[in-house]
Amino acid sequence: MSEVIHDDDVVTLARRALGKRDLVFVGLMGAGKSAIGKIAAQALDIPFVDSDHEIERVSRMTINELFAAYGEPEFRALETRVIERLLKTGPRVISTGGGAFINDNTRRVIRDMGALTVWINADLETLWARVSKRDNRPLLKTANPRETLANLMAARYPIYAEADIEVMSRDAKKEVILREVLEAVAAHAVPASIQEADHAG
Ligand SMILES: Nc1ncnc2c1ncn2[C@@H]1O[C@H](COP(=O)(O)OP(=O)(O)OP(=O)(O)O)[C@@H](O)[C@H]1O
Ligand SMILES: O=C(O)C1=C[C@@H](O)[C@@H](O)[C@H](O)C1
Ligand SMILES: [Mg+2]
Repeated sequence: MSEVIHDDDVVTLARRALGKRDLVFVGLMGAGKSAIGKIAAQALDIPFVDSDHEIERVSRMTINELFAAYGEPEFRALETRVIERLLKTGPRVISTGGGAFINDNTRRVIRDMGALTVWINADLETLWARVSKRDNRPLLKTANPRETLANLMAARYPIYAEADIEVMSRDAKKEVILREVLEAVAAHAVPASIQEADHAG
């Protein structure tokens, strides 16, 4: 999209293109799904929710505690249910946990509900610089977490790449990444068939 478009115009175009769809951020830990999702929701003026936070709220446990008490498969099942409920009660901007879109059931739910998906991509240096500051990611509690992150990139990037939109996170202001997201959303208008069905209903 042209650089001469004014910020307000990008927001208007993105809102119009999104229609009543949810905007769902996917990507690896530390990519910036929560950070960018939150400011995208503010810009679009629709509610924001982070699925990790919602899971912690309903379970009254931290992600670390859930993994330790019930294991990853139970966490994934809960994650699917929580995301499905959020999608049924939207529209919203939803920032998902790093593994959500990788899970076949969750990915199917996100697709079937017609959400527009954004992969926040990032290289290993960027991710590592961000995630190494905190120890709230159970999958990185390994002997060599940097290598684990690299392995997750190799396994998951082909699946994140199925998202409708890809934006590269990097050492740039969040507002710069946001603008790229909004421009990409503006270019992904709701298919006419869905718009018509919406008006008919
Ligand atoms: N463009 C950016 N520039 C600088 N810092 C950023 C940028 N995007 C995100 N961050 C910072 O990087 C850290 C990780 O971002 P965030 O929590 O949004 O990642 P996430 O993708 O939601 O990760 P997780 O899957 O673990 O929830 C945060 O401290 C956030 O403020
Ligand atoms: O990448 C992952 O599989 C995860 C990412 C986090 O957002 C949390 O959902 C949890 O730590 C698992
Ligand atoms: Mg997050």
